[in-house]
Amino acid sequence: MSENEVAVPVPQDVHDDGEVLEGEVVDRSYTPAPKDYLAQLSERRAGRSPLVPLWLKSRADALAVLKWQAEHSGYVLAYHTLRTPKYAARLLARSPAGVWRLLVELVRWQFDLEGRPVRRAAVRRENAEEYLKLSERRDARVRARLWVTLIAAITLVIAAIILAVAAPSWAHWLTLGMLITVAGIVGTPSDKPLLDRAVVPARVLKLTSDMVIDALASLNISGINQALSRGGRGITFPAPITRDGPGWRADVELPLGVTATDIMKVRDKLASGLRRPIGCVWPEPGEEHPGRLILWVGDQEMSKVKPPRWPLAQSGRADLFREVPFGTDQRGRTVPVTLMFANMLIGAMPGMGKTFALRILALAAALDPTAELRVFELKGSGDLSPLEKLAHHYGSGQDDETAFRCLLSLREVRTDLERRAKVIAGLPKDLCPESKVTSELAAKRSLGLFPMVFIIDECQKLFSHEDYGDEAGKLATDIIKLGRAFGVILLLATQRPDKDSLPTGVSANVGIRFCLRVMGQTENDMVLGTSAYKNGIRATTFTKKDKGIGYLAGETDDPMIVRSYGVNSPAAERICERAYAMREAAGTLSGMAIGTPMPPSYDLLTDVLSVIKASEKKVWNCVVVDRLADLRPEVYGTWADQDEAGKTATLTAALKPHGVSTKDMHGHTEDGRTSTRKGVEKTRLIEAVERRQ
Ligand SMILES: Nc1ncnc2c1ncn2[C@@H]1O[C@H](COP(=O)(O)OP(=O)(O)OP(=O)(O)O)[C@@H](O)[C@H]1O
Repeated sequence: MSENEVAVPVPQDVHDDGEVLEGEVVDRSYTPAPKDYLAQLSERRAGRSPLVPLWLKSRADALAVLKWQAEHSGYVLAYHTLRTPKYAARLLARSPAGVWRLLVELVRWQFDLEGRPVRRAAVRRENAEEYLKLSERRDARVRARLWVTLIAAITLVIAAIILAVAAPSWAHWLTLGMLITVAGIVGTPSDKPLLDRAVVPARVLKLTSDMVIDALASLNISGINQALSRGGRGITFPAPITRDGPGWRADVELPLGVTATDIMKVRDKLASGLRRPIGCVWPEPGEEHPGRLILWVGDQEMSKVKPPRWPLAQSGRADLFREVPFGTDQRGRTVPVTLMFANMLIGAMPGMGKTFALRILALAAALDPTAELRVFELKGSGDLSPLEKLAHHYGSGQDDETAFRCLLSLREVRTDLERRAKVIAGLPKDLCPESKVTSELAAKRSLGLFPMVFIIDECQKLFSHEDYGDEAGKLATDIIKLGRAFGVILLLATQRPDKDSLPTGVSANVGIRFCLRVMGQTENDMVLGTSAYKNGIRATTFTKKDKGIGYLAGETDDPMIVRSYGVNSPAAERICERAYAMREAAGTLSGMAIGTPMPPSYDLLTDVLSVIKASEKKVWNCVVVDRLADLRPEVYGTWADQDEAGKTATLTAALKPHGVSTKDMHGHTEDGRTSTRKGVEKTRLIEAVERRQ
């Protein structure tokens, strides 16, 4: 062997059945890496079966299982009861064959016909001694059996006479029925069972291992084909197929080299192989290794199951530092999300349930009275209007003004992030050990670290806006990257998840993703993250009927299928009234909710530039203010009411935060006199606008 060649370990003998005894060395050439014994023990704990079956852990699941069992047993009983006459006729028809079989068996036993081939073989071998010995034994046996038969026959005859003479007629019929039943059962051919299969309706059709294997075989995956071919290892089930919520759960050990992802990619083919609607078939990866598949097959399509009510719909409050109920999984179990320290992106084709999903999160945020809400719905449909009464900022519309207001609010939040960072940096370590907001810190209103939830529905309208898109994208990226630790949560929903409508800084950094039905791989990966499609997480497999159903990624280790809770507008109104009352009591209503207008929807720099004529390079402040008052009297009217010094000072102060300074400049008054007054240069204004962008 050359120096570069690596020795391939040669496996030693393994028992044929693959079983290895505890401590048995099966491969001597393998030197195990030193490993922590405690870690090994803890790994082995993962393989333990749960003490209490999964379905018994939740009251709802246990009830569902018991209900199903009762319904199923009742169904099977009714099915067979209805067919009793058919079964009786079948027994009668098969009883002659049964009697014949019994007689044949009796004769074989009586005359020891089983031993005949052995005696014949002794004759063929001409072994007289052996033949004699066998014949003597056979004669003795036949004689003894003859006696048994005789005694049994006499007993039966006496019993029959007594029955015929002394017993009532119902006993005659009962005996006849029993004899026909026994003869009928004996006369039943093995390929034609007496009882029909209780053809249970499709929605509760039992899942069997044969069905699963047939379905897997139909996928045309080479590893599975090899395993199922003659001499292959086959497909095994590490646990029996069980009832799990309103469906069946099969744990499948896939053949070597085949992964659960390979199966998830072809969910539609698997559903075809199982002969179930695609909305019933949900393959998922198991925890043990990539080749462990958990196949859950529901009784009903997920979209047809009656959705449960949102747990917070009637009562209760939310705490954004804890889980809030977001939706249900295929088994009908609640799936929560924790919004604090996360941001969320919801993407889907139009009409698949983005707004519904976003509304649930918005309502949860509303029910946490400490949280400040900024809600912008850029479709203009008013889907989030119930939140208007309690939101700090609210906007609804497709117009530029709403988009601009949203941008202004984002700017405000971005600025507030810096303040929050300073507050946190200034706190003693024992109060803020991890340099991030805690629920205790958030509760201290004076610190201003309360949760802030910024919601933008149809965010593509802002991010692809000709004038505000770039800046909004940068602000959103900053907020997503920096805001997490400081209690700022961004919730975005879009129907166009592509790179022009969703800044990559946003799609790459968002923590929780919910992807309802999308058209293709690009949109899928844009919402769920790179390689999601390749890994079998394909929201493209949802159908038109799957409204509200999507992949939720980032909340748990593996993406899961979730149907968001559905709350309609009237219910949302009632919830928001409750939330308003809570906020009123807590004294946490702010902004527009208490009548403070939103930041002005105009932009000072743009306005000043628009009033400077093309021929002008610099203009005095007092002239600019008069022109501004003409442009927007409702905004700048009060500025113009001042004397010249007041006008100059007001504009200087207003331009300062934008980085534009004013300076003394020569000019002519209206009556032609020369004078020196404070003014603004056009180039400085243009520079400031460019800087901002
Ligand atoms: N979780 C859900 N449960 C039940 N039905 C739902 C659910 N989510 C959505 N739907 C149904 O789908 C319809 C469309 O939902 P929604 O308005 O949220 O879609 P959208 O994706 O926001 O649409 P668009 O892109 O046009 O704004 C709703 O009117 C509702 O009937």
